[in-house]
Amino acid sequence: MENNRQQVLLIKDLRMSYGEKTVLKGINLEVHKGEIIGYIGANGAGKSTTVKILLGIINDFQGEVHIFGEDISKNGVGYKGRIGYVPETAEIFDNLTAREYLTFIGEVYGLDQETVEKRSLKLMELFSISEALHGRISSFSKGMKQKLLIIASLIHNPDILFFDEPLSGLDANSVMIFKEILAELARAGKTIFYSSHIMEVVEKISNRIILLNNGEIVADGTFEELKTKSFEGSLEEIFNQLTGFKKYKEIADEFVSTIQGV
Ligand SMILES: Nc1ncnc2c1ncn2[C@@H]1O[C@H](COP(=O)(O)OP(=O)(O)OP(=O)(O)O)[C@@H](O)[C@H]1O
Repeated sequence: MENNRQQVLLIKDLRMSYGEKTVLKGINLEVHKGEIIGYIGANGAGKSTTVKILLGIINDFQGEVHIFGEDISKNGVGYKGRIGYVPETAEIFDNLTAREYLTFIGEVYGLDQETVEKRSLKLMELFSISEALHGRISSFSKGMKQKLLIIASLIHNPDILFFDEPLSGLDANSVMIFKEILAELARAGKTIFYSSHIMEVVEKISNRIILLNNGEIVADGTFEELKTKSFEGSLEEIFNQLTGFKKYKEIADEFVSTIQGV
């Protein structure tokens, strides 16, 4: 695909510290149109921090970040309208109804009322939650909230998407729909940054996997490339190997012994 080499995101020597604690130690990355990036790493590796920097939520970082050619530290707004985001924890307005929430999001992205109404209803129908359009979000199940977050992230047809554990709470049928949506979006030239701990899914959906360890990128390539380099079978095993983790059995044994008072 000729689109594939068009640069969407460029990160140069990105560093971030919270007080004394250095979380990102010089990230360099170039991402292209149509790529589905599986962005993985152990708890606390710095994945959410990276995404928050890209979204402009954190701005006291060092280094350079360009999205669609715009330097994000210049505080332009052009690129922001082309971003969609499903956060790790849903900070959505529980007191609003789904319709009110999607209308609000639509307004933020400059969509007209009629388009928002039409898309909201249609997308909720497709995710089998249209009966909840006028229901308060506080009354939604976990999966319903997640579906609403996914709809809100896509309603303005963004060009780059950041998904943080997007399958959280979705039933098996909805997971199948969502994975297919991802593939179709990538075929349509959208770029997807997919952060998750579910290795089987990352392995299947990503066409490029980036592994962050101790604030540095320690692997970057297709699943096949990573497999060749590390001589491991599954992405889970590659992850264990590259993050230097071998002790799961001992830890589990000790965990159980501790609760049993042994
Ligand atoms: N606002 C903050 N103030 C201080 N430290 C923070 C803050 N946010 C994150 N950290 C620390 O930065 C490190 C990286 O956190 P981050 O949330 O980026 O990790 P992550 O890779 O997304 O982890 P997880 O997989 O658990 O979501 C952690 O050690 C965390 O404690």
